[in-house]
This record gives sequence, C-alpha cells and structure tokens, in this order.
Amino acid sequence: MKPLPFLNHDPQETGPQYLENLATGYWFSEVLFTAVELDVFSHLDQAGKSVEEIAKTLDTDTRATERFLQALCSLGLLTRSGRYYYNTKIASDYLVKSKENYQGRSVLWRRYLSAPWRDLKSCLKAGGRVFQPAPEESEQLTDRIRSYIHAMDDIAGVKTREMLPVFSNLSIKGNILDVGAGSGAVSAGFLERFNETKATLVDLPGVLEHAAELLRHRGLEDRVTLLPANILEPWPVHKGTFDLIIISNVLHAYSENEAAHILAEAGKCLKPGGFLLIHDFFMEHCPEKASLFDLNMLINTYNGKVFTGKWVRSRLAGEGLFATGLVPLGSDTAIIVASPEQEQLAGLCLNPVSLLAAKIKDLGFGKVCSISVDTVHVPEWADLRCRFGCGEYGKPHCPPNSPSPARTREVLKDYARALLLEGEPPTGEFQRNVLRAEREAFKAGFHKALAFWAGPCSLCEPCRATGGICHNQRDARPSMEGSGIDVFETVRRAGFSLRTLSRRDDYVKYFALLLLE
Ligand SMILES: C[S@@+](CC[C@H](N)C(=O)[O-])C[C@H]1O[C@@H](n2cnc3c(N)ncnc32)[C@H](O)[C@@H]1O
Repeated sequence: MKPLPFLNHDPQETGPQYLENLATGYWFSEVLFTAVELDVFSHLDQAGKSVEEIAKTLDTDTRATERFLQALCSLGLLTRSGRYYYNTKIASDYLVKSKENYQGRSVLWRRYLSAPWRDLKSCLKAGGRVFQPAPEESEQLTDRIRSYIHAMDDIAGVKTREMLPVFSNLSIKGNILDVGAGSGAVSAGFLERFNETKATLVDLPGVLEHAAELLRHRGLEDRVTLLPANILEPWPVHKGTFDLIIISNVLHAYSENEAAHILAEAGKCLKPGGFLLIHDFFMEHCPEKASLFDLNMLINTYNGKVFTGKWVRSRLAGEGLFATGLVPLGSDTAIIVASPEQEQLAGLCLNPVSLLAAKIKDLGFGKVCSISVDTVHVPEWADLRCRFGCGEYGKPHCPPNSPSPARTREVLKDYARALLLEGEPPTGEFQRNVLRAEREAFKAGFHKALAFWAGPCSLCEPCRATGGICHNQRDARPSMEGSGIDVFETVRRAGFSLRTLSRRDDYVKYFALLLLE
C-alpha cells in the first residue's frame, strides 16, 4: 500500500509544508466525519443535486454548505458538473448507507475514539490510558456496543474479502473457532465460502447479542454457536478440535503476556492439520499506520499494543506451530497463518512476490515495490552519462563492461515482474543489501533473480581487479544506470520520486532493480 500523499516525509520532497500538512491532518478527518454524520452521500446516490437542494435536505445554510461541498470535491469524495454535485466512485461504493461495503459506521467510530487523543501528553506521563468514560445508563452502553460492533462489521467485511483468496486452493471443512469474534463478519465470510463448516464465536455476552442479529440477517444462525467467555482465561472448548481458528484484530488490545496466553490457547485447540489465522496491524507492515494505531491503543485501551510479526511468529514457534511470513493485505493490515503441520501451509495461496517484498523490506530498505518490467525505461542515452561524465568509466562492472542498452532491453524481455528497492548510502552497504535481497529471491524460488544496483561496484575497497578483471565476479553486479536504464524515469513511473542533487548536503537516495520472473 502506498503512503498517503500527506504522509510523504521523503527528505528530497519535504520541508515546512510537510509539518503544515501534519498539523492540519485533522481538517481532513473532520470534513469526512461531518459528511458521514449528515449522510451527504446517501442523499446524492440516486441523482446529482444542486447546493440549494442539498442544503434544504440537510437543513444547513446554503452558502456554508457550498463551501463544504467544495471541500468534499477537493478531497475526491464529490464531483461537480455545472450546478450539480455527484458522488465519486469511492463515495458511492463505501459511504452510501444502503451499499454492501458501507464504511460510515467505522468512520464515525474513529471520531468517537478521537476525543481521548487530546490526552496524549497525559498518557505519555502516566505510561498508559488516562481517559475514563463517563458512567453510562445501560441503554447508552448497549448503543455504544452496537455502534462498535457495526463499525467492526464494516471493516471486517472488507478485510475478509482480502483474506479469503489465501485459502482459495483449500477445501476447509469442520469446525471454525472465532476468538473475539465481534460482529462475526470474518467467520461469516468463511462460512459462506466453505459450505461444510460450522463456527463457534467467542466474545463477551453484550457483544454476542449484536453478532447474533447480524448473523441472522445473513442467514447463518443455524451454522453458528455463540459462546460467551473471557479469552484471557482458559477457553471453555474441547482441545484439538478446530480446523480453523481465527484471531482477527484482537491481539492489539493486549499486552505481551495476554497475547501469549491467547496464542497458546489457540495452539492447544487446533486439530493436527488445522489452521490458525491471525489478522492484525503489525509494525513491519505500513509502519506509519501501525505505529499510530499503537498510540491509539496506548490512549484508548488499558494495555494494548501493536506487535511485530516477528514476535508473533516466535510465540507461534514456541507453541510448536509452523507459520507463514507476514502476508500483507492490500490495505493497512496483514495476516500470519500457522499450523501444527508445515505441509499444510504449502496449500495456501500466498502471493510469493508480496511475501518476498515484505521479507526484503526487513533487510533495511526504505521502500520495496513490486513493478511490471514494462515500467523499466531503457533509452539510448543513459550509458553515455557514464562514458562522458563519470570517473569510474571502464571499471569491470561499468560501461563498456556492463550490459549495453540493447542487451538490457533484450534481457528485460525474459522477465515480467521485478522489485524496485529504495535505500541510501553508504554505497557498499546498499550494494551488499541488494545482494542479500537477490539471495532471498533465489531462496524463495525465483531462479532467474538478478539485481542491478546503484553506482559503480563498491564491494571491495579498494577494488582488487587486475588488468580490468574482477576477482569478485560472484558478488559484483552492474548498476541500473550503467546498463542503460533511465533510473529517474523508471522510479517515477513506479510512483517513487527522485530528484537530481543540487547541493552537497542534499539527501541521496539509491535505487536497485531486482528482476524476478
Ligand atoms: C477489534 S474487535 C475485532 C472483532 C472481529 N474479530 C473482527 O475482526 O472484526 C475485538 C473483539 O474482541 C473482543 N474481546 C476483547 N477482549 C476479549 C476478552 N477478554 N474476551 C472475549 N472477547 C474479547 C471484543 O469484545 C471485540 O468484539
């Protein structure tokens, strides 16, 4: 997932404008919250409306409303044609109440959680949550739980559609255990996909009432058992009897010890060939969002935190389970799937390129992006910049000893997919990391893996080549630019940014291309 434009803290691009954008980030949220609260988008779904019609429907001031609609247009949620305003696709798909993927309740839940953020400084001093919800009448409490569960339902429905393809080669049968099931939307997705399954949903009693209502609505009530229980205590279910255990967006509410207890109980409840599916925020995936979500837990829970995938995997190993690496979803969360039997994991449908990209990012690259090889631009002029303008010309892995533009173009025809890796100096360290990435790719089964890095080879300092012959042929690689690739144009096409340097202290970025398959 690409970072949001206003989260661009690329040192080549930013300055005080970045700080201004961070400082006004809440403007974006407030416009969205208000539009969802007023239900602007449902009113506009059937037909476009003029500002006068909208203001009349919303019972708002016409001139103020016009300014508000203008802001919604600038955020890409509305569009205007003449006098009329219309929903854009994203608003129509996700912010109209009658639509299957409606996200408005989760948007408003985010607003509910925003007030305690003002306590962040106090939380830092206290080392944890300071917000104490006002005492509630039982009706208010029921309404709040209902809003929470409906918000979880909005999110989980979308996330489940991202998770299910991982299981698409399997025919799961038998018993599902959904731990901290919330609305039951994740189980519902699996029940609908795998006909020969039944699910036990474990959650707190007040929550399960609402889950029951939603599951009835989906026609799944006969395949579901609701089990009120506290998952921090021993689980009141038979050990070794579940084919699939789901722990979705639950671990982040707890401390290490509590999360370890939950994972240990799950391990005991799995059948020998069963699967444990963990879905959550993880620090390695979308780190900006994960670390802010972690603060959200500091502020809004007693001891919740976002874990690293590494920690979760090490706990699973401690329970005798084999686990996949972190499998990033297309959005801000990721999954880990575990099983007592390693062979079972081979049946999962994991996208090998995104798994590899996650692993390579862990080696220390700033960004790793999967690209189509068509994105790589090889013009005629690029290697002339090496011939005329670089003191390293003639080194063993620089022009004319590196692939010519024509050869590079031919080689690229053998590939369809590559990874673009962004890093920084020192050059030798970057290049060694690129080699590690190439080795990871080879180990992951990409037998054609071949890297082009940045700059003249700096592996051996000083270079040990004699008579123009390199004695480290095993590790030395050509650079992108030395092989005729226009690095600037290629990385721009891939959605990255790269500027020419104008001052000695400008921030330097390096890019490498790792051809995969
Ligand atoms: C963020 S929601 C996630 C719900 C659902 N798994 C999903 O992905 O949409 C966390 C759920 O865990 C439940 N939960 C948290 N702590 C629990 C506990 N100690 N015992 C039982 N349920 C718990 C909450 O009530 C809530 O429904």
